[in-house]
Amino acid sequence: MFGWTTFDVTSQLPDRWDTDIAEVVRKNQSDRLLTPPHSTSREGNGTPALCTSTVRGSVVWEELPWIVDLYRGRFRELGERFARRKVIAATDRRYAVVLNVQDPGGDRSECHVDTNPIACLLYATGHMPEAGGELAIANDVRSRSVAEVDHDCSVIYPQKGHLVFFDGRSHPHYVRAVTGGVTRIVVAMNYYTEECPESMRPADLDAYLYGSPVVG
Ligand SMILES: O=C(O)CCC(=O)C(=O)O
Ligand SMILES: [Fe+2]
Repeated sequence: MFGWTTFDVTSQLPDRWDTDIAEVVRKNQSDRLLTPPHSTSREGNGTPALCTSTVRGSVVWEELPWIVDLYRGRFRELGERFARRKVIAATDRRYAVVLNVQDPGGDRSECHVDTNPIACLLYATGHMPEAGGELAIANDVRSRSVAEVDHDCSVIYPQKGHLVFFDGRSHPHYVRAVTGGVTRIVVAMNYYTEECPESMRPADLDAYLYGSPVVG
């Protein structure tokens, strides 16, 4: 069975944190086609390319310094409460903190496993159960496709201001397409531990996720 931990960190965030993030998305959103497979993909056979949208880590670092401060400080400490061990912020700005964006009517995200031991998500938008944008995570680690994940999964409904921690290395997961009218924005933060350090990140993962040409 999959499990996760949530903290409501609304009171820890600066005034206008959500509009600040939305403005950075508006100015810096970059779309590209993700073409499975990769060693981290759990897409079954014959999945077409998926349109994905992000704000790159280097932009987050420049434009949203308060998120970087929380990532290295208060959120990392909450991660230590979750993991009950030392939690280490990544040093590489390409993937330490990125914004994942899903517009209404767009694609679902890729079904995948993580390589970092601690995923930390700050939801910048909230989505009701009937509005899509849920994070579906397989309870069965043998799941190899969206259909298999959907067959037996835990579902996290994004709630604005909630910080979610989990270990996504074994349980395949994906974000469903957004069907309601609100663009889904999440601050995705990667942490490491002494047992699973940043140096273990697959060398080809960033080229796969962020590397090839922008579309649209
Ligand atoms: O946006 C989400 O809820 C999940 C994101 C995710 O799985 C990831 O960034 O690896
Ligand atoms: Fe993930």
